[in-house]
Amino acid sequence: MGYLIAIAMLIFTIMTMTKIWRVCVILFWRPYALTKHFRKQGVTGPPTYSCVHGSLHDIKTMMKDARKMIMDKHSHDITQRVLPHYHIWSSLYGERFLYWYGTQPRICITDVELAKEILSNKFGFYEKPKVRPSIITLIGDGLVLLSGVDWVKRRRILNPAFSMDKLKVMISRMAACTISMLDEWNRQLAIESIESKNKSLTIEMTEQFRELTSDIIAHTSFGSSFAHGREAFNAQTQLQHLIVASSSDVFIPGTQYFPTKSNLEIWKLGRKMKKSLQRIIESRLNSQSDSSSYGDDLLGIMMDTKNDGPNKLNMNEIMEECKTFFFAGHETTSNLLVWTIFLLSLHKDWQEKLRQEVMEICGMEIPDSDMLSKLKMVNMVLLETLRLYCPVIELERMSLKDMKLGDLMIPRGTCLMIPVTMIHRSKEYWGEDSNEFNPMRFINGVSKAAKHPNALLAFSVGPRNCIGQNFSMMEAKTVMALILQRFSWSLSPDYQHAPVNNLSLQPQHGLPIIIKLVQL
Ligand code: HEM
Repeated sequence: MGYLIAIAMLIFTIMTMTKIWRVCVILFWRPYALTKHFRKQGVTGPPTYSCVHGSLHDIKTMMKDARKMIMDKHSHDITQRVLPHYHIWSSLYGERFLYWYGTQPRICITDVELAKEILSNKFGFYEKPKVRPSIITLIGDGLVLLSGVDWVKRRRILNPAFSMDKLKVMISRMAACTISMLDEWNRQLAIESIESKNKSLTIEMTEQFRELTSDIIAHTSFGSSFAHGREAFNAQTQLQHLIVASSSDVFIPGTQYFPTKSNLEIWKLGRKMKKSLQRIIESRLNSQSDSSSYGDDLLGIMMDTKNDGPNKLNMNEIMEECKTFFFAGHETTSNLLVWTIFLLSLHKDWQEKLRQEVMEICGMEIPDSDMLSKLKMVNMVLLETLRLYCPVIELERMSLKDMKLGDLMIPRGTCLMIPVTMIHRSKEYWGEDSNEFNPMRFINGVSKAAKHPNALLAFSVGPRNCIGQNFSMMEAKTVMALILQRFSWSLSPDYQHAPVNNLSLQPQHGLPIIIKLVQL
């Protein structure tokens, strides 16, 4: 008996010592060894590594200071505000530098060819890093977060849902949602003109577009069940606010199970989201007659795959994808619209050019897919907006094994950070006017706009590029065409230029815009 106890004690001691050793490696040895490894290759970085936090204290301080800054509204050089640590560290240590996000080593990569190599790796040697459990509750365990064969299988199932044929059908839904928003603008404008003889109206665009794009994704995802969809998405939006607030705090694995105030709130919202989505899917299952399909909205298309043998998505997988699509698809497009309106309020000549184009091609009709494809200048302005105010400010991958990247040896477990905001204004790729609004650079298409064909990384490149890019461009063109037909606008004097990254790039103090009816 005593013998057995001794063995158990020995095993316990060895296991504890191993754990302690691993913690010591992560906290002390790895930072020391990797810093040395990269220094030998000419890559340095901020020297203030603190145990557990890494460079997080510095990042937090820089972010806090940057958030207080109000920029000149004509300046599009926003890196110093949205990625202040990259801005400062790249000027001190060069464009490639090493920093520590807690215990995670991160290398900043601004070379587009290397970025392409990382993002296009066919063997999956650069994966998306694991995220905190709260992020999974928020985004859903769907296409954005899956990896390996699970991702391959899911992407294959979902690609057809985003084919042009399927998307074309959605334009009328997108237009109906937009017209309902514009009717409300018209109504308010009429009240304003009666009450104060004012022919203009100030509108806070950030809220308007957030509601519009969530309305559009609810309609295109859930068709007639959109109201329940909205319920789920409201819970998701609340969850997002909670998570953004704690995003630069250190996360200690295991703490997600503690019944803290914030965890209780996260669990509650997570349950709410799940229940609403479950109700929608069940009612769709019950309403299907034997022969028909589940419908031509995103939910219907995903549910139809259930009939296709190996392409089966179960209820839970469909639910997680619904969360993913809403999260990935609504705020990004909303912010694309916000920044397009902003840029066109500064560049009235372009606003007028686009209006003329829309009137020539669509008149006052609701645009269809043919008309949308002819809106060349609208497209160029949207691309220039995606360049200057890209909703996704950086991309991230982790090396799963020791890799050679250009002239760099990257040890396993290193995170590679691709600061899209910086690359999009690099003079090397975009020329001397890289910080200017110049949609003409896209006249010959995206691949010819810069010195490197992949310098525009708004939708990323490679196999994990944005599955919703055609959806969002179609949506943005539809919304912009309908607005341009009816309204002209200018920037309110109350606007404060303060782009901020809250999981996607948005104006920190909103976007107040003065609208007027277009005089035809
Ligand atoms: C202006 C609008 C949008 C922008 C700028 C944008 C940007 C991006 C980027 C940069 C990625 C790659 C992320 C990475 O590799 O780490 C991505 C992936 C993704 N996007 Fe979008 N997106 C937009 C709209 C949409 C829409 C409308 C949807 C869905 C309706 C959507 C769904 C997704 C999904 C599911 C992924 C993951 C794809 C995969 O990993 O296979 N996005 N998006």
